[in-house]
Formats: sequence, C-alpha cells, structure tokens
Amino acid sequence: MDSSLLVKASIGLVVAGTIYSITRPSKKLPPGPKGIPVIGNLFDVPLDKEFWVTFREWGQKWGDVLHMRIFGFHFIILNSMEATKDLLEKRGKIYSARASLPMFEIAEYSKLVAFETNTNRWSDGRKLIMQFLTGKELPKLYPTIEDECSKLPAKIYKNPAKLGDHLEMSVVGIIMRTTYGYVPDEENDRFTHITFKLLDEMLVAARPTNILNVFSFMRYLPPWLPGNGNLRTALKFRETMHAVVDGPYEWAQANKENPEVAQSLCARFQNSGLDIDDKDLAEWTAAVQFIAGADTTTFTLHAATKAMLLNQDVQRKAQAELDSVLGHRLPTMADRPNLPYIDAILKETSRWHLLGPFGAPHMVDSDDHYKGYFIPKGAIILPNMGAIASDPTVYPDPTAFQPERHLGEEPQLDSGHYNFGFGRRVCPGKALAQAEMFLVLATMLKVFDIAPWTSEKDGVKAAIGEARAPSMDMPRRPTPFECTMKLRNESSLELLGL
Ligand code: HEM
Repeated sequence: MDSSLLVKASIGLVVAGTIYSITRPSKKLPPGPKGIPVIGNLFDVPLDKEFWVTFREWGQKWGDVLHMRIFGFHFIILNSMEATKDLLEKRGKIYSARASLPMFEIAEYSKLVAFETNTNRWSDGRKLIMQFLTGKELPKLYPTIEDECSKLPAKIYKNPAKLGDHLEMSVVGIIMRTTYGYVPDEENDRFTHITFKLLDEMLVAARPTNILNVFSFMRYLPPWLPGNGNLRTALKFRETMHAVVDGPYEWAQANKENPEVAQSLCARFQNSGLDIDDKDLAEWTAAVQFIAGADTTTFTLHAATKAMLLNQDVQRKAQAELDSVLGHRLPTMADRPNLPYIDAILKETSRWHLLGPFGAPHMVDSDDHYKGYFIPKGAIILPNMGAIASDPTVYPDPTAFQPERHLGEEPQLDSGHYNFGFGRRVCPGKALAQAEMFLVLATMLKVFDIAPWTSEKDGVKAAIGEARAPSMDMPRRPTPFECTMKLRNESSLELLGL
C-alpha cells in the first residue's frame, strides 16, 4: 500500500474527527442549580415561595433557559416569551406531547383531549372543538351566553353573599347548555356536583408525591397489596371519570327531541363530517368542555371582581364606558366592539392574576438543541408565565393594574398570547372563554358597584378566593377577598328583570 496514501488518509481522519467534535451538537444541558445525586434539585425549590418566583430568580443568575432534574425527570424552564415561542410554537411538532402520569392513565384522564399525548385521537378531538368553538360557529352560542348573563343580576341581588357561586353557575350553565342542551339546577345539580368532584380528584392524582407516579411499576401489582393505596385510589377516581363522561351524554341521548339538545355541541360532534362516527370520541370531547372550561373561566371572573374592588377608579371608568354605549339596558355580545375597556380589563386581569404560572406543561418527544444546549427527549417544558407577566421590560410598572396598557396605538403584550398556552396545544376554548367573560363582567358592572366590605354596616358580605400554598396547580383562585354588591342606582332595579 502507498504509504503517502496512508498518511493522507490518517490526516483526513484527524481533520474530519476534529471538525466533527467542534460541530457535533453538545450534550451540555441548560444551566441551573447543581442538585445532588439521585434526587436532583428537589431541595433547591423552596416550598414557602411561589415556584415561578424562584425560577425567575434563577433566570436572573443563569439566563432565560434553565434546567432542573427531580429524580429521573428533566425540566426545562423558559423564562422569556422569546424562548417559549421558539420551542413551543416554532418547534411545536416535537414540543406538543404531554407527560404521562401513571395515576392519570389508570383513572383514564389521559383519554381527555387536554391530557392525551399527541395521538390521532387527540388531534381529532381538538379538530371537533375548534370546528364548533371558533370562527363563524362561535356566534351560534351567543344566545345561550346572553340568556345566562341576563339572569345574573337578579341572582346577585337576591343573594349577594353567594356572588362567587353565581359567577360559577353562570359559567357552568353556559357550558352545560351549549354542550348538552342541559340546564343545570342552581343548587346541588347532579352532573355539576360529580364534575367538581372529578376536578378535586384530578388535583390529588397529579401530586408528584404519589408513590405510583414515581414508581409506575406499582400499577402492575395487585391493588389490595399493602402500600399500593394509590392504585386503589386511581381505580376509584376512574369511576368518577366515567360518571362524568357518561351521565350528561346519556341524558342528552334520552332527550334528543328537545330543541336545545338537538342544537348542542354534543349532537353536532356526532354529525361533524369529520372522519368520526366514534361515540367514544364525541362523548369524551363533550366532557372536556366542563373539565377544562369551568374553573378556568370562573376563577378569572373572581379575579376580575377582586381587581375591580381594589381599583375603584378602573371600575368607574368601565361603568362610564358601559353607560355611554348602552344607555339604560344590559349589554349583549353585539356591544363588544364598542366596549374595548371591558376587554382590556380582562386582558389585564389575566396578566395580574396568573391562572397557572406554568400553564399546562408540554413534553418534548425527541432530543433537541437550543441556544447551544441539549434538551433531552422526555423533558417537561415549563414556560414561566409568571416571569413573562412581571417582566418590567415588557410591562412597565408590572405590579400596577392598568387596563390602559392594552389599549392605544402601541398596546403592551396581550396576556392572551401566553395565558391560553402555546402552539399545537393552545386552548381551543379561548374565544368562547373570552366571549363569556366579557359579557358576565359587563353585565355585572352595568348593574352593580363592587364595593369594599369591612363590617355589616357596608351590606351583605361576599367572600371569594382561597388561601393556598405555593404550587404548580392550574387553575388557581385569587387569594381571599371580601366585597359587597350595591345596586348602582334606583333605576338599576329595572335591569334585574324581576
Ligand atoms: C379563562 C379561561 C381559560 C383559560 C385561561 C384557559 C387556559 C388553557 C391553557 C393554559 C391550556 C393549556 C395549553 C397548552 O398546553 O399550551 C388550555 C388547554 C385547553 N383548554 Fe383552556 N382555558 C380556558 C377556558 C377554556 C374553555 C372555556 C374551554 C372549552 C370550552 C377550554 C378547553 C381547553 C382544552 C380542551 C384544552 C386542551 C388542549 C390540548 O391539550 O390540546 N378552555 N386552556
């Protein structure tokens, strides 16, 4: 063999190797606290502080893309809108999976659009919702929204102490009527009751401290085995899940002739023209409307009420807008384009009260690289919306409640661009939620003043909100507050429809 050829070949190999080692994607994970073997960063996240605040502080030290590991799970924290959009939107194809939690699988929550990973069944479910809850179809739901909202002032007037419940039942009424054509009872409605039970159980099942969520092999052990209580719980939770999916659907089947049922989403899901005559998908997609749409919308309305209480000047400005556009009548959906301040209040509410500082986490389903860092397949992605919503370079004076920041020639970043999630997973109920929140808030402010409550002399106390420990839970109620609802003036009585 020609020795010069051997030398040339060796040099070539060395050069190629060097080039490869320089250009090879690095396996360097994004920065973050060092952690300790096996348990990783478990003790680096203080439990007495909001998690998003800790992550924002880490960001100030290490940058807007961070890594932490807890046991075998990798987490990538994104502290800026830019990084979040780059990954969850521009690379949405690989960043749209959902992590599977063993307790969610056993309880069958993973069959719901919101928790199912990116399968064909998930995308069919999404298509169904998008088809009927957006664009030209959405206004078909407006008469129901208007009807429910027109009843709200009388309910508040008769029993102001239950303001929080009235707001909740307006949202539930809109969902149950549009989804099934079913009008829920104000008190102790059977389907409403079981669905709220399910929502509570979901929070329990999602706890990372559940041993079954950490050691998934335990699902294959007999449920009666001592120490396998999580499996028994998950099997019980499955019964609630099925009651929520089957109950209202079967009621709708039995009441097909009722015109409201015939018009409902549930009926339309079955005749959608999509390639599904699959009863199973229609049934589970109908159920997710309540599961994903009730607390999210209600808690935002509770937070908007609190914002009005704390910012009386904003409330007065909103009422002045309502009076000048409406005169002496309740608002309708047709008024929305003329009431921009109400929408601005809702945008500011969603920024000011984060419903979920991390939204619903996505999972990346193949290895990736970003800004020179390695993002491992299976990592959970946590967009830190808390950091985004409080960034003074995006929102000057971020702690102030200022609807004006969303108006004018150069509005600041619309919270709707992050509060409803990202990319292929973005909330398909966004337009519906925004429409109903608009009308509920506009109706309430047209008829009532939301005033401070300090003692009985102020009137009847309405207490709303919840003391809560820092967590990753979504959605979250506002922290507790007390207010009283006063009719704005004598003629407001005429708007109650009594
Ligand atoms: C203020 C009200 C609401 C807020 C703030 C909200 C927010 C969100 C967020 C953050 C996500 C996760 C998105 C992601 O993974 O990137 C989501 C998903 C979802 N939302 Fe909403 N939502 C609201 C109301 C509603 C309503 C009224 C409905 C239905 C009628 C609904 C249906 C869904 C569904 C089905 C998903 C799962 C989407 C998927 O995983 O593909 N939401 N929502």
